[in-house]
Amino acid sequence: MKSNGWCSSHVNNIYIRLDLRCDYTCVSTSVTIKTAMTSTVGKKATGLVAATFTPLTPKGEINLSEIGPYIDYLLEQQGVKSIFVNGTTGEGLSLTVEERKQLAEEWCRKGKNKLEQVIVHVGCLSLKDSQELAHHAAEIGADGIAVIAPSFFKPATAGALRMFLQEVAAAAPAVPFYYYHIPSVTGVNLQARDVLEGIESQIPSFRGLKFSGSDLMDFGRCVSYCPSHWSYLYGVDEQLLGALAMGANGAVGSTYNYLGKSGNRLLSAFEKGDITLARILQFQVQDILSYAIDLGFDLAVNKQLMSEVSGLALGPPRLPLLLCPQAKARSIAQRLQQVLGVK
Ligand SMILES: CC(=O)N[C@H](C=O)[C@@H](O)[C@H](O)[C@H](O)CO
Ligand SMILES: CC(=O)C(=O)O
Repeated sequence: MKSNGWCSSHVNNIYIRLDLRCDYTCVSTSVTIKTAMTSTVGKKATGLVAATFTPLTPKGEINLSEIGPYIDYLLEQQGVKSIFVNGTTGEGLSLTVEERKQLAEEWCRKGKNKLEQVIVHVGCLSLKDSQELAHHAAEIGADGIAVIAPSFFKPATAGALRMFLQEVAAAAPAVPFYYYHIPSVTGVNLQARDVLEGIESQIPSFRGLKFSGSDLMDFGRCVSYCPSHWSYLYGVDEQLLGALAMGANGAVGSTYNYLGKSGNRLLSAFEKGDITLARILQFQVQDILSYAIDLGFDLAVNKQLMSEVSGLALGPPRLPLLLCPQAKARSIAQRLQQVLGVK
């Protein structure tokens, strides 16, 4: 059997070899365990998940009063039923632990009985802060928690990252846990597949992965390794179709805030096998984003674009991000409306 002792040791090569051999001999045992755990920790995350922006006041304080209307907008105007809060798009790493708690609480409170899933990102540079946020997410009834790799002192190996994730997950053992892979932002260029190796024996609440990388071979290797009760959520919105072909069962991203409807159409076209339509919808997203990229596209622009499209008052980003000129966001919003054929 896999044992925690081996997983947390530094002799990863030896561990992996033993692990593979053990998997052949213990198949029936591990199937039983997985089935039992599926029923105890949460429902599976699928479909479209919007990575929410964090509403701030014009002075840069968190603006909780905009959260209720934001959730209604996603549900009613975009058909998006699940959210991922305090992540990259939510500027989670630019917020204090206290602010993140207040935000998570308000998203959960206002989303209750309305949203299918509220997943709270609890990754921090400090393990202790992450544990505190994980524990808090459990207390407020979050449907899942996710953690990115720490990016200042970076984990040297996949095993080191797994140990970090394990310690965070242990602070909220009854909450479905997701690893959030986003190497372009963290600079932690480990293969996600290596991070997943034997992870369920270290993190019994492990339920899947949010993969925001463009390496579809790594993603495919994750999908082929993962048991079916995990979620494989893809996070590079402009190439979701490629990831669906590779086995993604959902998507988490910033653009689903304002392109939720077309994201949902893409998912159902793919499900029905209408690849021609799925491709048209994907190319529309690519057109809108490449137009934005040509003008200079970053999170600040993205946030302003959402305010422009939705009419919500999301406020400025927090420094070091700089407020985007309104004309730029307006021009992207117009392109979006043209491409989607919205009047
Ligand atoms: C780097 C980044 O923020 N990635 C997001 C999700 O992880 C995506 O949703 C992108 O914002 C989106 O694909 C647009 O490039
Ligand atoms: C895109 C995403 O999932 C995030 O902003 O964290």
